[in-house]
Amino acid sequence: MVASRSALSREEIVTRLQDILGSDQVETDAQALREASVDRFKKYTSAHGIFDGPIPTAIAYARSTADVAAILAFAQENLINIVPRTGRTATEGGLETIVEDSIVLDGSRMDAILEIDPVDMMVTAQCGVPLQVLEDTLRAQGLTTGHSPQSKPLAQMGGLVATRSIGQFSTLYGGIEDMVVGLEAVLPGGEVVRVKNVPRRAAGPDIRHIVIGNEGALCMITEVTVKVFRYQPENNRFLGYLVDSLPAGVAGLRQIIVAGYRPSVARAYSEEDAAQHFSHFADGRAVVVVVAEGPRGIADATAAGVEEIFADIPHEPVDPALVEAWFENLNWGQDKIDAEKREMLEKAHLGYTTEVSIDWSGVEQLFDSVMRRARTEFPRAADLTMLGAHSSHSYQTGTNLYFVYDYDIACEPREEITEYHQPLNAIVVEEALRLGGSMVHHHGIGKYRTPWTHEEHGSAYSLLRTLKDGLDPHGIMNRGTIYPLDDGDTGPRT
Ligand SMILES: Cc1cc2nc3c(=O)[nH]c(=O)nc-3n(C[C@H](O)[C@H](O)[C@H](O)COP(=O)(O)OP(=O)(O)OC[C@H]3O[C@@H](n4cnc5c(N)ncnc54)[C@H](O)[C@@H]3O)c2cc1C
Repeated sequence: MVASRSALSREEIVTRLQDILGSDQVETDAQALREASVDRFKKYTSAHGIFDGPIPTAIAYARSTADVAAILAFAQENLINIVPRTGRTATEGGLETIVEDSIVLDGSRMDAILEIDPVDMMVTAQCGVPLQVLEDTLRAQGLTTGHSPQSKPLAQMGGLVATRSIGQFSTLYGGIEDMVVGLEAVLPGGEVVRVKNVPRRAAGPDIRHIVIGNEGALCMITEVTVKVFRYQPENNRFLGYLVDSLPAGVAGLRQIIVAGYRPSVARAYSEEDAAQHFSHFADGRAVVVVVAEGPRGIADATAAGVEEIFADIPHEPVDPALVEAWFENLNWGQDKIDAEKREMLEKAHLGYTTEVSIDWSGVEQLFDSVMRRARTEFPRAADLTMLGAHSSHSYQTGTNLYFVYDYDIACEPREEITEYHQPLNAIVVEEALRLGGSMVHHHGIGKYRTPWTHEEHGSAYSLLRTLKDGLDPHGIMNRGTIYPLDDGDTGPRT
């Protein structure tokens, strides 16, 4: 818990918020506030109704950029910690209100699609537009953003940009950082900044990237403009292979990428992970799945190139219809989150993930060393019911590894995080850093990977720190997120 630095009481903060927004935009219901104090990093304890951390003072629902500016000006003036949020699918503690008397600044009511431009191929949406709504609207017009994270039904545009999210079709369309054309954000004092929409420019450093991935620790994103592409699923080609191991599958992915092919999906699953995802056909083997899309000629040529590469890799082919069916059921909406909660409570069993990235040459060593350490050093290894990994996003120079671990919980619910999740997460992060990779591929640093922020960035950390000091000199934005709390993140540094 971090003490509030504000001279205002909780009651005074609520009253002032009601003055700014109107009472109907300020939530103070006790249960709503408890639930707003955590995110999915604490999904097990919260399912048990355990909310130990500081409970926020209020949830402030902004309806406009002007509302956001007014709240941030008020918060800065009174040194109140702000936790921005939109879709609430965060997994790394970014939404945790670890500072007493925080305000949760909710952008989900800013949910207008402002402009679809089918000539200049972009769409502008407010921060609270759910990606699913945006995609459904675009697809009805034959367009798509190309962004498809598994949380698409729930995640919203502000959070998706704030976390540097990435979707299932990333090998073709890239991560959100490749999609954002321009955006609007509000700085802590209330200043509104607009990064204009242009195809490219060389007007100094790319300032979009100061905002993309800031996790609410620098500013509140209010509007985003992203590229759109033609939506032509009728040309999609689905391919699948059973292979000998995850490294063998990743070697195949590498060949696809370095040969110059850009399927939208290129994934390889370890035997353990494949058994969970593809129980109806994996048969104890590692699995590779590929989707080629785009204009028919490109989709067909990509599929032919992938087939040619896999002709030289020992494999058994998978029926394309099975791969296609798997994709249709991949995304997570509220129904799956509710079902997961019921199962956690009934069975005292759950699963978490830690995603990192690594050069191609380090994949096998990273996979082996994490598997070995988790099985031999993790004190509760006997409770693991599944430990595996997949590669789901590939680049010219390397790929991500998404470690998945499921376990039976043989401790008090309150201790689950320290007994299971944190030690396993630490093994993955430590090994990725030791082998020269990144400790986080797409979920963000949140509040739980901050012990390694310095190591992640090395000598470049001073650049990151300068952004915090310059943009949030009073330290009101989502303290403890990205930047370690003991990093002088309590106000201006001298
Ligand atoms: C089942 C499931 C599947 C997932 N799959 C993927 C996946 O495939 N790819 C992927 O990248 N991620 C995935 N995630 C993680 C999560 O969905 C993403 O991080 C997503 O981008 C968060 O968006 P959100 O709108 O829910 O943001 P929130 O959860 O509301 O917030 C996330 C973070 O961004 C900050 N934030 C939110 N809104 C703003 C704003 N307007 N301005 C500034 N900061 C803001 C918050 O303070 C917090 O730190 C998954 C999560 C779940 C639960």
